[in-house]
Amino acid sequence: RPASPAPEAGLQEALRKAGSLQDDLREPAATNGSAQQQQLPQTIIIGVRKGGTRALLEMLSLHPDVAAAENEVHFFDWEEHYRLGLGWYRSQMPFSWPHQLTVEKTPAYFTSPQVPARVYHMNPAIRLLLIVRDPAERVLSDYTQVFYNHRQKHKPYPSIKEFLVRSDGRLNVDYKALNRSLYHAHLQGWLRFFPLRRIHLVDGDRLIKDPFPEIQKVERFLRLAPQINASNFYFNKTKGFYCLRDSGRDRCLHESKGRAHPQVDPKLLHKLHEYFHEPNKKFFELVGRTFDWH
Ligand SMILES: Nc1ncnc2c1ncn2[C@@H]1O[C@H](COP(=O)(O)OS(=O)(=O)O)[C@@H](OP(=O)(O)O)[C@H]1O
Repeated sequence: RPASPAPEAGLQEALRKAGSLQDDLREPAATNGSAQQQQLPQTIIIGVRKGGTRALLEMLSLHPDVAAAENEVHFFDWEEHYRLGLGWYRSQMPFSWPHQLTVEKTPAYFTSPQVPARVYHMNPAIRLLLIVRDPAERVLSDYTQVFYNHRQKHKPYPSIKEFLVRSDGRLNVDYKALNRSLYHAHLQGWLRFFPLRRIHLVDGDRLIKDPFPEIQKVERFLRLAPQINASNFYFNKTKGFYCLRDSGRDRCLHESKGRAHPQVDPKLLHKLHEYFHEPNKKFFELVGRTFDWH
């Protein structure tokens, strides 16, 4: 259930903790001698990991009034960054014009319990973007990501089956990737601080199949003038995904985006879909809409 904008008394402790490191660190924006300056983000893509957060950020950057941080900043979830305060956070942002919206994406925010209070403390009126994807598919994508990370370092990595199946044949619900797909559980932490109207859900599966309508909705949510066009997207058959066309320049996302997932035995996949059935229902209730998931 959406919380009211002012958190109840029980949350004061979380907020106090979030605030204690920040209070003295609100500095005026740094200037570089021109009218451009670094601004704290007015919107953040909080997750989900492997949901399509990079695609969303890149697509949103097509808008002339959007300035996006290139890298994941990990400000609110990494203590060594959070300790450095909002001045440091701002210094990680791109230079932008005052009318532009600054956005960053760090998908780990969504599943880090300490993050909602910290974001609220920075700006209770912030607009949040959450891109979700079929939870079972997200698990396969998550596995694939870590598999490739190991492969790059020439390290062995177990098969997905070894992660998903326990020795007694049952689904291994302790596999971390499963937990990250329990969207309702993580969202509840955010709804303690932010009403649902401040969190825009992007359908990651639709963003893959037909990005333009999803991006139009984001433009509306952020109250941006409609500037992104259907002609900014074209389907690239070789990549198998939509790529971007910006001022005559074509570009696709990095090769690490849109990798083939491992083949999973249909019975195991069915178990996975069953496992997510109830959590998905809870998520749909929480957000007041459904998604076309297994
Ligand atoms: N246009 C386009 N091109 C390429 N890839 C696209 C696109 N739109 C969405 N996606 C999907 O984005 C998935 C990666 O999600 P993230 O960027 O959130 O991953 S990460 O958490 O930042 O590592 C990535 O997951 P995988 O398919 O598993 O690689 C893609 O399915």
